[in-house]
Amino acid sequence: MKTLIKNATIYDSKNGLTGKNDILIESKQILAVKKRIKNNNYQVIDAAGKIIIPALIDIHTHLREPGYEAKETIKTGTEAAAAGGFSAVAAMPNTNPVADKVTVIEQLKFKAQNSAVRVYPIGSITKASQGKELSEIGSLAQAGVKALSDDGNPVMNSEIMRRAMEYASAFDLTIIDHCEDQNLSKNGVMDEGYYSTIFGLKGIPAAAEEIMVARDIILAEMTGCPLHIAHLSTAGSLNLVKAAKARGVKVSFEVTPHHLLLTAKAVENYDPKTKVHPPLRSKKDKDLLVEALKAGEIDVLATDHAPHTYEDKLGEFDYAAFGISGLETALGLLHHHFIQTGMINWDALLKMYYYTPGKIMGIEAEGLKQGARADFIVFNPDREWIIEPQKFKSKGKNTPFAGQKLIGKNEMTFVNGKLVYDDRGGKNEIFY
Ligand SMILES: NC(=O)N[C@@H](CC(=O)O)C(=O)O
Ligand SMILES: [Zn+2]
Ligand SMILES: [Zn+2]
Repeated sequence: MKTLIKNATIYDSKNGLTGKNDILIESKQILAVKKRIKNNNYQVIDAAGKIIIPALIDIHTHLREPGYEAKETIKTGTEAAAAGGFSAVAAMPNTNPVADKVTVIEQLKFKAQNSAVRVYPIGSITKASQGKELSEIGSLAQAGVKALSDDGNPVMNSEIMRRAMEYASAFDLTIIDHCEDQNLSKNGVMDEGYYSTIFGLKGIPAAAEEIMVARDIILAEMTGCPLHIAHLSTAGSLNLVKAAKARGVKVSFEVTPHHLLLTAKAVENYDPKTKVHPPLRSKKDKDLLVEALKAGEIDVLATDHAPHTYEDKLGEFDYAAFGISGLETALGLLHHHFIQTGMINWDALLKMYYYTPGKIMGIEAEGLKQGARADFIVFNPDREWIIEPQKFKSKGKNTPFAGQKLIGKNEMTFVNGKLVYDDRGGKNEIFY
């Protein structure tokens, strides 16, 4: 059965696409994308007024399975990803057990086979992500991990990080580091600065991140290992990465939507939904990240989707879990605040949220061209909607953006040529 999607505005300048185009798909493939495709008894979807782009790739997602299925499962997490406009996610290894050995990776791959979106495993750098002993990096590479990370934890011991980088580069794997000096961040629950003083909460200084960014850059330079900085959140980190890039160090970084949109001031009601690692930073940090976004200097956008149960996020700020559920709000927020306002265009978004993520993880990202896998979304740029966490596919309803009204929503996600998410007319349905 061939499906023809007509009259959409398609953005994918890498494949020479801007403006009105039709797209014809059959089974898993794009058969054609061009100005006008004649209807030859195809199933037709009229997408006039809508935008089609390749479905996004989120390289920083916590799926929580195995071990924390009350927070999220592979099923609910990938359904959330489909709803959010993603065709693929990379799953962080801080599960229980940690993804530090082949059996855990094999189980994830097996369970994710029939998910709404593709799942790429990330293996841990050290056993149980404890930072003490290296994981079996060679076996993990063979099992198909796309990168290594102890996310949730830093690798505090520089010697271990050095060896990890040496092994990782031998297997062509990128090290993704959660940069946090735990001696400096100890007991901290929000950004250290004016607001932590006013609110009487223990702060995490920017230096806790920046010291580790600097150390990792030095080790990446020494070992030649590709380094990716997870959830970069401070102006100082940004400057360190820019300087390192300028001298040829293989370093990339990601920024989350929440660090581009919120500051430490958001903690004012002591709502644990604003509690996240790294913490929401100062206005100066946020503004400089937005400047970098506009200047095309951000390598990757990623959610750091960190779902938690209601109870985990309940109670006193000091004791609540760190994390924000981001898969179902990322694209809507980015469109509303940055695309719709003209700060960035769709092609810039695709670079940060599709092409570069694909390159860093070594996964296919060919875009919308004849013969490519049919992974794309149909986005309605005019639709107004309100972020209602109770409607999330994710089990994690923990978002500081609840109640926000946005313009522009993903309405259809195609993965492997299959419609896996349909929200036309507010259906909010998953198929697979
Ligand atoms: N970002 C968070 O606040 N939490 C993440 C861990 C992490 O990304 O460091 C989690 O796993 O809950
Ligand atoms: Zn982290
Ligand atoms: Zn994370």
